[in-house]
Amino acid sequence: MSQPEKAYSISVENLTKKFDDFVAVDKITFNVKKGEIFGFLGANGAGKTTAMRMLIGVLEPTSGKGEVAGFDIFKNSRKLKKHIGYMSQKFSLYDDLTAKENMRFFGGIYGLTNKEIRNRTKELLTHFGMEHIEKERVSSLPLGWKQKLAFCTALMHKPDVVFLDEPTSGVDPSIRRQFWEMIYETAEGGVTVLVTTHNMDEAEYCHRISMMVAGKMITVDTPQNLKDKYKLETMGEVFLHLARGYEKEHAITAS
Ligand SMILES: Nc1ncnc2c1ncn2[C@@H]1O[C@H](COP(=O)(O)OP(=O)(O)OP(=O)(O)O)[C@@H](O)[C@H]1O
Repeated sequence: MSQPEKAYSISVENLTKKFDDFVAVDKITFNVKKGEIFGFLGANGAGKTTAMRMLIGVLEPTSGKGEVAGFDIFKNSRKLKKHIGYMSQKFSLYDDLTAKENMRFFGGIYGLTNKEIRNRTKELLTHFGMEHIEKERVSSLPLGWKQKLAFCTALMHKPDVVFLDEPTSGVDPSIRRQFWEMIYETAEGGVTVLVTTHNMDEAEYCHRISMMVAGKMITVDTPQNLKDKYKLETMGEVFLHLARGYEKEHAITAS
């Protein structure tokens, strides 16, 4: 399915979500280029998942605009879903199916033919060095391998943009590194990646990151620029500096 080439893979303007009077996402504005790894950083409850759910077309925005892979997230959410992959925080692969059977299942959901499913499964498992788990039941796999497999299922239909919601939460550091290598290879192939995390080490791996505090996007930049700007060593320090600064300012404004 062809679509006009757009300047950005993700384009968001003043996107807002309210739950009754509570503003979970407050007028966020940002753009993400094709093949870019864009991180959503923020503490628990900052609004990352809510923002992501609007971008994948499953949660209706209260106001504002958003376009993903050339499709309006509200008006074209059905078409949009064919062009994106999504790995949720609690992705449920089928525990009693093997790795390959899970890929076949998700390939079917994305509307691939049997031949496409066979080829794509082989291609992804080989590319990411995962052939040996092909016949393993998911229930017998360690969490990190389940997450790597879940990432593969999200790539079955060759999406333009893939959304990963805390994909390495609870995963041990060596598998986490392997997972990030998968993310890099995917982005190098031209797929845009939006990843949420509250792990500050992972922020260093993103091309650009945004920081969310209380529903607001308080900054968007490269990790290096942010560290240089505030003369700090790590993204953890940058996050604390910005979050505390925002909270202080907010308290002063509110008093
Ligand atoms: N359906 C809903 N109804 C009411 N409030 C909601 C709903 N979904 C989310 N919220 C609230 O919106 C705020 C943002 O939640 P969200 O899950 O987007 O945060 P998050 O940054 O993804 O946090 P976490 O890292 O814990 O997943 C929270 O205060 C949450 O309780």
